[in-house]
Amino acid sequence: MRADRSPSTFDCQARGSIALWLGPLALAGVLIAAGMSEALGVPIRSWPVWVEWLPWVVGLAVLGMPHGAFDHEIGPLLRRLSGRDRSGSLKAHLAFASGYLLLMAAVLLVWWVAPGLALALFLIAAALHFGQGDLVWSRPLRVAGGRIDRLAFLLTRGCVPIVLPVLAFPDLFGEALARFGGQTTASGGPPPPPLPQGTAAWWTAWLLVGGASLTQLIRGVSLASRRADLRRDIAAELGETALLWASFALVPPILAMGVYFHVWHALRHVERIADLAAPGRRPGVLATLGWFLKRTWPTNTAAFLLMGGLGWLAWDRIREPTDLGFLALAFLSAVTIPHLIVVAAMDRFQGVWSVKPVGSGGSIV
Ligand SMILES: CC1=C(/C=C/C(C)=C/C=C/C(C)=C/C=O)C(C)(C)CCC1
Ligand SMILES: [Fe+2]
Repeated sequence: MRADRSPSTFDCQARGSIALWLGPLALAGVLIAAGMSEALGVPIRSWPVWVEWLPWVVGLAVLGMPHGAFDHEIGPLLRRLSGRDRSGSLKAHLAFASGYLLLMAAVLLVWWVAPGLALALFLIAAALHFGQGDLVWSRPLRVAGGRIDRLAFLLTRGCVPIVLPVLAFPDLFGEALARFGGQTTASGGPPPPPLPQGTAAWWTAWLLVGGASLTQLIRGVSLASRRADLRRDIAAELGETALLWASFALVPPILAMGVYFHVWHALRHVERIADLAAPGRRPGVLATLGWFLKRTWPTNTAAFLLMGGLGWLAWDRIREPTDLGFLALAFLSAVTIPHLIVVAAMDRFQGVWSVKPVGSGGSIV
């Protein structure tokens, strides 16, 4: 795919990079494996639970956690790119770290006292964050999209991986809630799903995910009919959205999310940072990842130590190995809030939301 070399600061030039294709390829692979398994008479819902957690076990230390472990360097990087002092003072670093840790502590406190509220907040934050992670890569939106196009794109790319599994696999999220809350399901029967079928909240969720997707589809097709030069990119983006729909409606969410979060979301973020820190550099996915891991290993290690501390605090709530997985998710939710804010600062710097005036190839909505 062609890179756009416009002087815009919204300038992720690596649209053609293989890193952007690995996520869709991995999800397509899981979808094909799931289809074959069903065809052979082995329902995917009967797959052993370790298969579902495997991408988390393999990916968390080398992709999932490190992608956020660069957050403290984003400020200095953006300052350097805008020609200001690069390093930032020790005071600024300490203020950043305290703010980050305080936000994390606040989220964990909410998990402790009100798991239902914490799960809702986590899912909303994750949806916004997944959406923003994809939005920056959209060349059609950069050159010709209005604010509504961007919003529809962000909501679609965010809500499909989050809202769709809550609707398609309600029992799992009831169970997740029970695990986060540390209750046993045996004592009070099966836990209720967070969004019971047919309620107003359930319909609103469908409306959100369906409405956003339809808007992306209709506006994408209409833009493609006007702009032949964007047709290929728009088709690729709609294809990606369709793949997300299929994956998150059909594949068990822990597995689908494990593959998506690491190979799609985190890898794109690593690529975005590599692009910003060293534009024009194309050393390949593994070399980029190696560079990134070398830069982030101290904060990555610190994050795992903190997570270990959380496990120690919550030890009496851990009953089986998968509870550790849910604990890791609670920890992830705590880092998601400050991480979302850091990425919003990157979005602002790169002009992700700034719409080109009509006449320069853009449209204002
Ligand atoms: C709660 C929950 C899930 C959601 C996980 C999410 C939403 C992770 C998001 C991580 C982010 C946004 C990290 C920061 O970049 C699963 C695994 C689907 C199923 C079990 C319960
Ligand atoms: Fe992220």
